[in-house]
Amino acid sequence: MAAPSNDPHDLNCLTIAELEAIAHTRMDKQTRDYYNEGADSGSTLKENLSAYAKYRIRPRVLRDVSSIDPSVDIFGHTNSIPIGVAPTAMQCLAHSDGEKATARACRKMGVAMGLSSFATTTLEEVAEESGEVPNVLQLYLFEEREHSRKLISRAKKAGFKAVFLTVDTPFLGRRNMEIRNQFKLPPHFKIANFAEDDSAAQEVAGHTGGDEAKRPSPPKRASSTAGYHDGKARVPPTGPITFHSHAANPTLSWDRDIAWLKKECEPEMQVWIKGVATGEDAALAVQHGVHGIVVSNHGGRQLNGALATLDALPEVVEAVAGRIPVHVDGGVRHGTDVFKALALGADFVWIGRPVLWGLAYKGQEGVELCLRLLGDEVRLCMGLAGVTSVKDIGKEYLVKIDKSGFVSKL
Ligand SMILES: Cc1cc2nc3c(=O)[nH]c(=O)nc-3n(C[C@H](O)[C@H](O)[C@H](O)COP(=O)(O)O)c2cc1C
Ligand SMILES: CCCCC(=O)C(=O)O
Repeated sequence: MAAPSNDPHDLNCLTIAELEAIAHTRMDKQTRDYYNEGADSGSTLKENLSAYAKYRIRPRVLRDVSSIDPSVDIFGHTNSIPIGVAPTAMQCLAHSDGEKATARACRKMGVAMGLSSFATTTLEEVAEESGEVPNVLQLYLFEEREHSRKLISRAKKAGFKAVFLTVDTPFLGRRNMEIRNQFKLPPHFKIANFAEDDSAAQEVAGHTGGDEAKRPSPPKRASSTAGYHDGKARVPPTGPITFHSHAANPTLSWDRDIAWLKKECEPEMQVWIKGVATGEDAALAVQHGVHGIVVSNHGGRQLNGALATLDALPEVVEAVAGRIPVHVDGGVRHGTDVFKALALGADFVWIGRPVLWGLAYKGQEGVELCLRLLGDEVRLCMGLAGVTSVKDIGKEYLVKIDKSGFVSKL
């Protein structure tokens, strides 16, 4: 394996912070606000990032780090780095090649990709671009079960390795900029995986042709604030599938839904849950036979005031006690962040917004750049900390530092 290198890939963009700044200039306001914002005041979004600064690395020396291997096995595949691309909706807003560009970049870089249920590219097209690199389908389990059943069966056929059931979205978090901008998917894009169901639903609803934005009279709960909790009696969604109308599902429950999902998915696909943030739920997840957990607060887009994911990670790792893999996402912007998450017991890390910024900057090439920057940083961090293999990264490499500067061992 190669030694770390400081050769730049793109002199305009040497860090994820620079990628964010460049991307900022390439996106229209609606897209930028939708991608970047967190729920309410955005404090959980900020804390997802700042939590990493509470830890410092304890580097070891004189260990012959001339050969470093940052790869990990995931879904029977050797992932080149301990990082995957988290599912994020509607990537065609960032670049016209959207999810296809992300899939091509993941293939080139040997990195697993999560595909959102609300992608603007079909899962079959993404699978085609991905080759041998594993794909995961992020699932919003709809109240109209039939849509989800169809999606699961298509994902199986297309060779997806797992579904990640998102469980932090019984209602949509309140995203004020999105509400103020009256966010709408422009009519030339489609929520591709449901395009067929959508036209069927439109016929049922008495509409013909056109996209969400063109419809003369939107069906019930399809407005840009549907899905937010308004305290009124709940009406299950009907009509065309938009994320405002369908993503939130407050009826999900451990006993009924996890069993149903396992029956639909196994043995071809694993069932993971994404959005666990406590030891109690992690223990329940193991009890209900899921294959893995992603510690996530949806990038701070759901419950504002929730714990930063890095702060929630230790209790989840403790509750799971090695029985199933534990992954984490949220606020990862540096190779050292990845190292810290792994040291606290995560098996793997997923990144959301940085990939969208890469897409907005240069499509496939921009996503490759994003993954290269983080991959190089992970390799360098491992070398400088005296570790040559991901499995050797443990909590002995970290200390926690409090506000007054007091340092404590973990
Ligand atoms: C624009 C955007 C769209 C997202 N769409 C989805 C989605 O469709 N399903 C889902 O489970 N998570 C979604 N997420 C959450 C990500 O999967 C991930 O949890 C989060 O982005 C990680 O935080 P980070 O952006 O700080 O890396 C989305 C996040 C963003 C920023
Ligand atoms: C919950 C709505 C679907 C997209 C999404 O997950 C997000 O914007 O965070």
